[in-house]
Amino acid sequence: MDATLAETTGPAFRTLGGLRFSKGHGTGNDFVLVADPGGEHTITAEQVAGLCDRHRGIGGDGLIRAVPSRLLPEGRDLLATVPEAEWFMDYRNADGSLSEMCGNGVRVFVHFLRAEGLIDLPDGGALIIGTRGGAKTVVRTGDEYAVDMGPWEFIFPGEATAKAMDSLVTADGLEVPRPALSVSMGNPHTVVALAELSELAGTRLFTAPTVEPVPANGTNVEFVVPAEPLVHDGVGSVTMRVHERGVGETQSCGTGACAAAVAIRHWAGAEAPDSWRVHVPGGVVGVKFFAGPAGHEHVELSGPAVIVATGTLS
Ligand SMILES: N[C@H](CCC[C@H](N)C(=O)O)C(=O)O
Repeated sequence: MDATLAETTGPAFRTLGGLRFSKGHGTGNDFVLVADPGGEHTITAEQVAGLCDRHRGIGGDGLIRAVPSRLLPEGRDLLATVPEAEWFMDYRNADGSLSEMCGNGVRVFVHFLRAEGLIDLPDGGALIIGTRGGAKTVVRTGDEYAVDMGPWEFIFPGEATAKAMDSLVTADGLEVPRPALSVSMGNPHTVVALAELSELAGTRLFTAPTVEPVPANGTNVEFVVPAEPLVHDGVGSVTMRVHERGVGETQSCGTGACAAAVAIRHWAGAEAPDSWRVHVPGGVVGVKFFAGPAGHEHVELSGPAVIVATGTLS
């Protein structure tokens, strides 16, 4: 256990005594959630790491603080253009690092706001929330949520992308470096297509894969196997595992599922469908491409959200 974690489970951690929290997940991508309607909780990176630690803390792939957008700088900037984004998802990875976006997290965040009685979102209703990746519109259907994740883009545009590969990825269990495509969903992803499920099962993700060239602020790495046939009843299907930046291997990654669908659809060419099902170790999420405003293609992520428990830090 590294020194910072030792410090975190010491006095620094204790400053959060009495803090109410919830535990939730979206297809097994799990989060510690804290409601902070007064914007009064400063949770340091070390404390996030301590809370997300699965042995000495609560355990989670990340921490989500729900805070009014007006109470933090990034939120106030967003409100200037999207005044409807009243609540802000302050997302941190399990190591305490910031990430711009968290697709599974957005669904669990909205479900948490409902559970806390902080919003009223009727079935079929829509809510706009703030994130460091911009405002996101979320539509509720029962306990499932569809998130407009916004536009996607290639991280390394240009000739390499034209060839549909721009990076090489090496991972434990893969004999040779594999070509990959790096895609931004607000946060960075590098997608590797493997030939079959046995390769997926044989790839070990205890350590971060090596990516060359690596996006400026690191990257999440998705290993994807297209279904055979790729398309059934007009819906594309892939199976995925992911090593997340600042976390490690997770059961699911919403932005990663979107990036994987972008890459596979790019490789499949013009005939590829706009609807996809992405099978992750923690379940299945839906990904749909649609024409967003200003002619940009947007990606929609849909799936469940669960609040497992609520507790109080001692
Ligand atoms: N689990 C998240 C992604 C977190 C990405 C984070 N690991 C990063 O540093 O970008 C999701 O469902 O989209």
